[in-house]
Amino acid sequence: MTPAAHALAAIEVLSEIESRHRPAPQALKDWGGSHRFAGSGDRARIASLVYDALRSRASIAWRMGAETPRALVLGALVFTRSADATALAAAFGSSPHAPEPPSDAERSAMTSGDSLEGAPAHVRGDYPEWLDVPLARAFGDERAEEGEALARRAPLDLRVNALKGDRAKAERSLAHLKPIPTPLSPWGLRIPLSDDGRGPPVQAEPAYLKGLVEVQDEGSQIAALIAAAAPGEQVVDLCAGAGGKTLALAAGMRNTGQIYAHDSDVRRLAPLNERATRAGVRNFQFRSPRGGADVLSDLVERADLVLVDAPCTGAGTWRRNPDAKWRMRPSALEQRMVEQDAVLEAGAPLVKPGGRLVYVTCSVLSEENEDRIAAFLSRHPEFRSVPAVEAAVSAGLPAVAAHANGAGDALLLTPRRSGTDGFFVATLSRS
Ligand SMILES: C[S@@+](CC[C@H](N)C(=O)[O-])C[C@H]1O[C@@H](n2cnc3c(N)ncnc32)[C@H](O)[C@@H]1O
Repeated sequence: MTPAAHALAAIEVLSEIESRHRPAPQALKDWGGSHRFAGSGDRARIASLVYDALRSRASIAWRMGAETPRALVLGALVFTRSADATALAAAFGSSPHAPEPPSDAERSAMTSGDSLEGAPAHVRGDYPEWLDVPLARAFGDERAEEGEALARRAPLDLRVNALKGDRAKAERSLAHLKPIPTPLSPWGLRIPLSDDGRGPPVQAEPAYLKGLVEVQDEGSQIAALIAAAAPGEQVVDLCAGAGGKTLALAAGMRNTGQIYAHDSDVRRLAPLNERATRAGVRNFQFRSPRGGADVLSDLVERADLVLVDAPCTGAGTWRRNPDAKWRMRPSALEQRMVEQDAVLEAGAPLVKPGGRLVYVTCSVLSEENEDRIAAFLSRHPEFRSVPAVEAAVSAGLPAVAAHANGAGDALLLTPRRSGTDGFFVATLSRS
């Protein structure tokens, strides 16, 4: 397929997303299913263009003066990929498998400079207008810049698994992918993306297949490192999901002690077994839900560490899921807040005196972060906040201390501040 044919396909996929309210991954999958001639490289290029358009939807619409799928794709090519408008016009007119050539109005929008002057913060920051108030709470006058950084492409980060080797060994194994050590996580490697934003298929690499590396954003690695699970400890991973952080915790524990991997949704836990086998993790056991039974009752006041990687809106991961940012509704935020209070309540009794509870979200919204911790502490005087600097230094990550939130009682990572996905990490210790 030609680049123009990729653009036409991206327009079709975006139309499907808009008109039938299909989630982007589903719409892309459907398109691939009904266009079998497109190979995996073509499908990846189309997906990358669709995601570029979605990331910058509001600012592209402002510049193009239209929010149609076609305007979004033209704008993504010109404004985020620096395509030349004249060359595009020539390529687009040349084949039946290409979009119509740009109209005069489109050409003038594409070449009239990149001015977002006068645009409101939610347009400059590419987020839904209703989130302007929550984001102003989190970032004040810097919300547009934070939004802009959340609208860029995410890097491809790997975590080197200490149970299988060190960073130098992984760098040697992946040398052909030109990995670069990540600045904050001592276990992170960043793999450069192609010009159109695609990463190499790392899952086919021997280093991945042998469990030496896992795909994990540097922010997620830091959240696990701050939890600082030590060898021999009893650790409850209360919202373990597919186990991204479980595996990182196990690496820090050198396969000693015990991790109890729990999640209210048993289907989410399913991939963990295979991932743990590949990573050589042996010190974990599942605590899968069994009807209404309390599967954690034997762990009350026994855990050195309870990690609460809470369900959240994912507002820190918009770089990877730009579709989710436009779909997010106020009711979803309210629902997540209720769930966050519930998981904190479920985790608290498991912490032994002197133990710690680490609360993590991949959101940047204070409603899901500082507010939940403040509400929890008001209900639980037996817990106190550990200052972020103290938590970072004692986890051996002094550079991370620079990313404390305003009050200094938690870490707030963002693409703009730390070059990672957005993460909030609060450490609470029990008296
Ligand atoms: C952010 S995800 C976890 C990601 C995972 N820890 C990782 O690092 O890959 C949040 C998880 O919380 C789970 N969850 C939601 N409510 C819960 C509850 N009341 N108890 C336990 N898990 C819950 C969800 O099923 C989801 O898998």
